[in-house]
Amino acid sequence: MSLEKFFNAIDANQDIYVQRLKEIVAIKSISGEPECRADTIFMGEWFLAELERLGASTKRVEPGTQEIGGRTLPLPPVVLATYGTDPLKKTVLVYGHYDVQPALKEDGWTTDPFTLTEDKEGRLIGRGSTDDKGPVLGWLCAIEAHQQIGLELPVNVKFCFEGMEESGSEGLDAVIVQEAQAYFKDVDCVCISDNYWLGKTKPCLTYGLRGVSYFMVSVKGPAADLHSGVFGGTVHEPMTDLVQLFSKLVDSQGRILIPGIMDQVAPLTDEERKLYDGLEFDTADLRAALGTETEIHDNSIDSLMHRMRYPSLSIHGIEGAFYAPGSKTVIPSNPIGKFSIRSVPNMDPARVTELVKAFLDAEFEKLGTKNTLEVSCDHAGRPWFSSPNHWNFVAGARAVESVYQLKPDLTREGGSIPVTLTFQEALDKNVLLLPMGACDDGAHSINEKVDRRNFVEGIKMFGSYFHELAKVVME
Ligand SMILES: NCC(=O)N[C@@H](Cc1c[nH]cn1)C(=O)O
Ligand SMILES: [Zn+2]
Ligand SMILES: [Zn+2]
Repeated sequence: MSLEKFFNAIDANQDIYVQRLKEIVAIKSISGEPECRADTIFMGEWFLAELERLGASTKRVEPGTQEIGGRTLPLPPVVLATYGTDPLKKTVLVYGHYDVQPALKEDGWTTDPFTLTEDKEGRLIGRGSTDDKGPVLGWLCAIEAHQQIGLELPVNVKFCFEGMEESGSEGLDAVIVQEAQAYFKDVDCVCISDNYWLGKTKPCLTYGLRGVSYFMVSVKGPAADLHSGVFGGTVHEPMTDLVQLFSKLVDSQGRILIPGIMDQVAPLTDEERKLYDGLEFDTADLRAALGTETEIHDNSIDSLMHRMRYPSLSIHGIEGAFYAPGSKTVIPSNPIGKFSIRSVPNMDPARVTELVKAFLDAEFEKLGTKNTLEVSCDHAGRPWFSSPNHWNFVAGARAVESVYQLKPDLTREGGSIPVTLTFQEALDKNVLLLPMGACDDGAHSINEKVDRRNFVEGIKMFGSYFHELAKVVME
């Protein structure tokens, strides 16, 4: 059966979809900012209403509360929805997240981050455009287009959308485990669109993710921030201690310096090494995404391996430190440094935390400071790995081919979607990552965008995936 009519409907409606994306990008659903919690909850309610408008039966799950910045806040709702319950059809679970990373115009955005703006190259620029509001909305547009042309959806779809993914998916694991034999009982396979192609033109299917362990390093000194003219030279400065510690974590070639971390990494086999030769990626793709020529490795295979199969350590920021323009002469009393380690098979988060704490405690001891140190792991998610030979991947590959006339690359992703492993383990079903966006989309960065082409063709790909799933033999 040709999907031509379906594809045409999407082409014809694309401006409406873009307008809808504009509407939801404007909702500041930043899960990490307490003052945006009401907006984040509203974003969940928007999706509940949209799913109901499409005829899905919905369930709003309250995953509990969160302690943040000395406040207790309600967690945003987990949006569950069922579209179709035909026992003769397969059931696919689609997961996505409606929360976004923080964004400020002053960070260097060329346009307001919460006003979706299309430039002359067809880039739809705005926070969440590619991560993950565009893809989440895309699934719903694919269903709406079926309804408009009177084409029956050949599978049942269950949705699970969360509003805390960018903050460690707090509360979600418990919901999945609790609903595994209830709401999720009939699920045959899972699909997530929340990552990116390797390059700008060739789609991919993804079968691995790195895990992430996020650390807070608090150094406490004087009771309050001090004047550096009055107290400089007389007091142990917490910021100085913190900077010393941070200098010991990783070197400028990206090598993690914490003893024991690299020992856990699964060895590279010849078979795995060969897989990288088949991937369409070159340093130009990396440079395009970086916007500069500041890559560490001098060949694309090493760059790929360091994204996909080796751990990395990134320093993110310092809370409680002076960062504004100008030259304030303060001694911060309690800076909290933040860094994360992306983990890979066979790293274990508990062991990573143990090694990090022991190392930082020992290094702090060496500083001879009277300040105090507290290291905590804010959240940790394990790496995920799946079988790309599963029928779910076969359907994904056929969907890509039907839209792009290209065989997708099979990739592992450097980012983390901790819930992927929870779905795989709690439901015992295959999970496919089917990205909509390209390598240069700039998720988490300034000027995040999704190309109009990727958005529109991505909606077609999602619809086509439903049809390929219906056809593929479950083995
Ligand atoms: N698109 C997936 C994504 O961006 N995931 C985040 C998850 C995360 C974990 N801690 C904070 N965010 C990622 O950074 O990989
Ligand atoms: Zn995401
Ligand atoms: Zn993200």
